[in-house]
Amino acid sequence: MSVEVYYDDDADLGLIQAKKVAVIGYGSQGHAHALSLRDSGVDVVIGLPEGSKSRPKAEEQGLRVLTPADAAAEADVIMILAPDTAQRHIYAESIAPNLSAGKALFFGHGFNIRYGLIKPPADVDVAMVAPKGPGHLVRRQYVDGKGVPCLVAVEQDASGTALALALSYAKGIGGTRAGAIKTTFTEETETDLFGEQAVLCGGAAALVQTGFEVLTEAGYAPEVAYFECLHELKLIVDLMYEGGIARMRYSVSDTAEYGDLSRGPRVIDSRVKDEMRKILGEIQNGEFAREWVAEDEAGRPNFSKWQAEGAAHPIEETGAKLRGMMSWVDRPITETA
Ligand SMILES: NC(=O)C1=CN([C@@H]2O[C@H](COP(=O)(O)OP(=O)(O)OC[C@H]3O[C@@H](n4cnc5c(N)ncnc54)[C@H](OP(=O)(O)O)[C@@H]3O)[C@@H](O)[C@H]2O)C=CC1
Ligand SMILES: CC[C@](O)(C(C)=O)C(=O)O
Ligand SMILES: [Mg+2]
Ligand SMILES: [Mg+2]
Repeated sequence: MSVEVYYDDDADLGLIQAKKVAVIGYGSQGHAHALSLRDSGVDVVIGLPEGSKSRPKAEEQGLRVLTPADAAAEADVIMILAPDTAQRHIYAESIAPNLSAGKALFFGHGFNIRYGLIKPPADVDVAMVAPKGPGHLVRRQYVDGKGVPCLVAVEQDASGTALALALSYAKGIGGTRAGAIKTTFTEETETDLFGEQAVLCGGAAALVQTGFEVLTEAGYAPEVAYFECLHELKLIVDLMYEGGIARMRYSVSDTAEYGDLSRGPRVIDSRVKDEMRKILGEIQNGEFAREWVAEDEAGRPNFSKWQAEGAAHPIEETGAKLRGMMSWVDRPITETA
């Protein structure tokens, strides 16, 4: 099945420049969208509760900050970039009362629409601009004249121009420099959750930690294990990013390539693939979403415990010491948030 990919020439920046945009939340994605839209000539207002610790960061950048309700009331386009578990409460309390006909409700991820946690009225546009990368790098790439690819989707097209508006917004944050793929809220939500759980965050972190444990438990120096299993992973993935797995295999030794081809499938074997399928099933049938919402409502007991265990893993102490000797590695992820 072929997809439609849109680039800068396919998007009219004038559409979003003609609107007032409220960005609700000023975290990883919020600061990136707000600052890049502002730099693209868009009228942006930030929505944050009184007392939010993000308020000074946004104000330092010269952005106007209102409460979420006041920002939503002023805006034509309301982009919700607060945590997924907070969005339905923000929507009910601050956005729904200010969502009049003709406005547009935008998302950076489809979780709340896909799982029916937010149900907007039929007379507004509902669309998504979801960057395929961490917000701090969305901003860094925009500033560097590059861009992070985006997924765009339209759930409701009350105006008849929702896709054009979403593409215009994507252009304002640099997304159409790299390519914006048209998809659905369902495809974005399910693939994004799968990617972060099985490959990008969950899979990669567990692979690195387990490799480090195997080497150190066998008596090798933690510093050697850190460089081998974590630091060098970035350099290897850089080659994949630049030229695919083929370029990585071209650059490594033939000894490494033979080990990759003969041993890799033993590490990521059919049991791992079956587990990945199970994880995808839990995303598709809503089990993961129900679990995460319940965990959040219970005060995140497991999340906090696992976060603390991760922070206490010996790889973190070894890494902090070694990164301290490489001044170019531990740079602030952006200058502003
Ligand atoms: N992180 C990423 O790179 C990516 C995220 N996304 C999606 O983007 C959305 C935002 O995620 P992310 O940027 O990680 O979020 P963050 O956790 O970084 O957002 C935190 C921001 O939301 C604010 N906030 C918290 N509660 C409220 C509230 N009740 N009302 C208004 N603002 C509030 C916080 O304020 P305070 O400082 O006061 O706590 C802070 O400014 C999610 O839908 C996520 O799935 C999509 C692609 C990648
Ligand atoms: C990979 C994690 C992510 O989906 C992202 C940065 O794209 C997220 O939700 O943060
Ligand atoms: Mg993602
Ligand atoms: Mg995600």
